[in-house]
Amino acid sequence: MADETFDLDAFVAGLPKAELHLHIEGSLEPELMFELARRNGITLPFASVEAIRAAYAFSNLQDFLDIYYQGAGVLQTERDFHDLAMAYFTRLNADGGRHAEIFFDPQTHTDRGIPFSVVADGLLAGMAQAEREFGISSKLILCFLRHLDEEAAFATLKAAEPYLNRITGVGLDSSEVGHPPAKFERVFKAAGERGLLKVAHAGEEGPPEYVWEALDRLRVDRIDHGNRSLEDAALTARLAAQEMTLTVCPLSNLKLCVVNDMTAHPLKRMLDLGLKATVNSDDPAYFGGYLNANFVAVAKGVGLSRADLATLARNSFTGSFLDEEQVALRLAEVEAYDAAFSG
Ligand code: HPA
Ligand SMILES: [Zn+2]
Repeated sequence: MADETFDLDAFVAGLPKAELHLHIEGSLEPELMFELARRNGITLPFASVEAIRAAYAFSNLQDFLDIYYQGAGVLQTERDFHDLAMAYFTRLNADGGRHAEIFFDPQTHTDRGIPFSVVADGLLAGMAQAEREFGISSKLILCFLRHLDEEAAFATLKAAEPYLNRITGVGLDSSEVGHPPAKFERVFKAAGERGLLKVAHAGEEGPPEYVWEALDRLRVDRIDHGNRSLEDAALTARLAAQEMTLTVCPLSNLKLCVVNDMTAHPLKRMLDLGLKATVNSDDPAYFGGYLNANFVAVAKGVGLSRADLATLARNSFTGSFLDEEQVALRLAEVEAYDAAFSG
C-alpha cells in the first residue's frame, strides 16, 4: 500500500488542523521568559536559557506544574500576554494550524496581583492579531485550578463576567489526583447557565472514575487527555457512543511519564476503538514540541497511517467549538489536501 511509504513529515506539515489543548502559559519559551524578566525587572533563578531547559526534566505532573507556575511569574503586563499569544500563533501558523482553542489560568495571575483584565485583554489582542495576520481563528477557555477551592473558582467566574461574550468555555486543570471533578460541580453548572461550554482534564494521572465524573457531574463537551479511560471498557464504550472528543497530548504524556515510551502511547488504540481522539501540544515550551512535532512523534511511535492522520485532522475540527459552517469549510480543506497530496 502507498500508505506505508508516504512522506510523514511532509504530509503532517501541510495538513490543515486545529489545536484544542494548549495552555497559553505553557507556550512561554525560555527566551521570551528571559526577555520578559528583563523588561519587568525580575530576577529569574536561572543563569541562562540553557539552564532553564536543563531544569525541564519531570517525573510526574506536579514536578512540571511547580516550574510552570514559577515561569508564569514573568508575565505582568497586557503587552506580555499579547506577546505570549502571538509567539504561540506564529508557531501554529508555521505548523499549518488553522484554528486554536487556548486555555488560560487566570488564578495563576490574579493570585499574584495581576488584574483579570490585564490577562484577558492581552490574550484577546494577540488572538485578534493572529486572525488578521495569519487568518487563524481562535477561542479562549478559562481554566479553574483544581488544587484551589470551589470558592476561588466562583470568584474567578465572577471576575470573568465582563468578558463572558469573548470567552467560549471553562476548563479544569492543575494537580489532578485528589481533586476530582465533582469538587467543581456547582461552578461548572453556573458556567453552563452563563452559556459557557465545558471541558475538563481527566484521566491524565487520575483514575477512570474522574472521567465518569467529568461526563456525568460536570457534563463536559470534551475530555482533556482521557488516557486512563482505556482501563475501563464500559467507559471506553460510553465515550465512543457519545462521540466524545479526547484532546490527547503525546509529547506531554512522554515528558510527564504518563507513558514510558512513545511506542506504548494509546493513541492508535483509541482510534481503533472508535474514540474521537485529537493530537495537541499541551505545554509545548516545556514538553519539547509544538503541534506538528506531536503528530510526527506519535505517528512514528505507534505507526499511524495517512488515513489515521487525516482522521485526526478531521476530529480536530469536528471536536472544536467552531460553528457548523466553519467546520464544513475546514473539513473540505482537509479533503482537498488529502486528495492532492502525493509524497
Ligand atoms: O497537562 C496538564 N495537566 C494539568 N494541568 C496542566 N496545566 C498545564 N498543563 C497541564
Ligand atoms: Zn493540559
